[in-house]
Amino acid sequence: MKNYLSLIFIVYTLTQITIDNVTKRFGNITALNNINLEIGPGQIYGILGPNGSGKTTLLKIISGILDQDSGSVKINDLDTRRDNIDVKRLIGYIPETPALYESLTPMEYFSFIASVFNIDRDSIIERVRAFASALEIESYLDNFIGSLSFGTKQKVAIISAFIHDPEIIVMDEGMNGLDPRSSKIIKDLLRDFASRGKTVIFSTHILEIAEAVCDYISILYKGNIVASGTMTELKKMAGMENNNLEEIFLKVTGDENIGNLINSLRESIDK
Ligand SMILES: Nc1ncnc2c1ncn2[C@@H]1O[C@H](COP(=O)(O)OP(=O)(O)OP(=O)(O)O)[C@@H](O)[C@H]1O
Repeated sequence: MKNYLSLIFIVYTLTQITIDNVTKRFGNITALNNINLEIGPGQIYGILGPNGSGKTTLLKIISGILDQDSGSVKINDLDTRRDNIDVKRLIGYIPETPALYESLTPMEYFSFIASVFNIDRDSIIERVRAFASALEIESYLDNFIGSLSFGTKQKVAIISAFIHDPEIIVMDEGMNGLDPRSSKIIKDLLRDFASRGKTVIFSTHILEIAEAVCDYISILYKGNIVASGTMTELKKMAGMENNNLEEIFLKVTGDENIGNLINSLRESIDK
């Protein structure tokens, strides 16, 4: 598989992402509150947080899919609001729930994505075949997307994000629904991508994946960043040098006493 992956990424430039005082509100809900982050080239950056903490909102703003109310997101000298089209060329976005055209085949869908980016269909064939082979979906390339399993659709969404050879992959819960082998392949793929100076930003609820894959992690809680750094820095910050990410996560998001919560739930069910 390494050989396939080596074929995939050839040219790279270095990208620095600067998120400066970003705030986003939906009505009276503050989804993001003055977020500041620096994400450097070659990093795999994990955004963690409980449900509703603002992960998707942040990833969409970084990708230029959603506008912030205030603050800015810069990718090198590009501003995600001002230079939206150029930003979209740099980014491959994998949404939490893939929205794919069910009546197209994966191959037709990849050709469609290529045409959106003005790329000749023939030039993507080799890349698509390499990814499809690595993710073991070659035999589904000419089936209707509507007939595919959730995991296979997820793999189609992942491949489509790489079609235009982006500099940054933004993946929102992209490992959901993948079997252990596919998830290992995606982890290797992301590591390989980052080792070429490109950047990966992803959110996940699977803390083992974050701990195994991420160089840096930020934990969001109710729209605020409550902890940020490498695994070693997070452990130090939380005063939990011998603990794993799950324990640190529960501490900084205030859910440390989950055992008590479960006991009181159990008691109320038993009544
Ligand atoms: N389009 C929207 N309209 C109104 N409220 C929204 C909208 N999108 C997000 N929100 C709210 O903003 C907050 C952050 O949502 P977001 O989807 O970013 O969280 P998340 O961390 O990705 O959650 P999850 O882990 O459940 O996917 C939530 O309170 C959510 O209800």
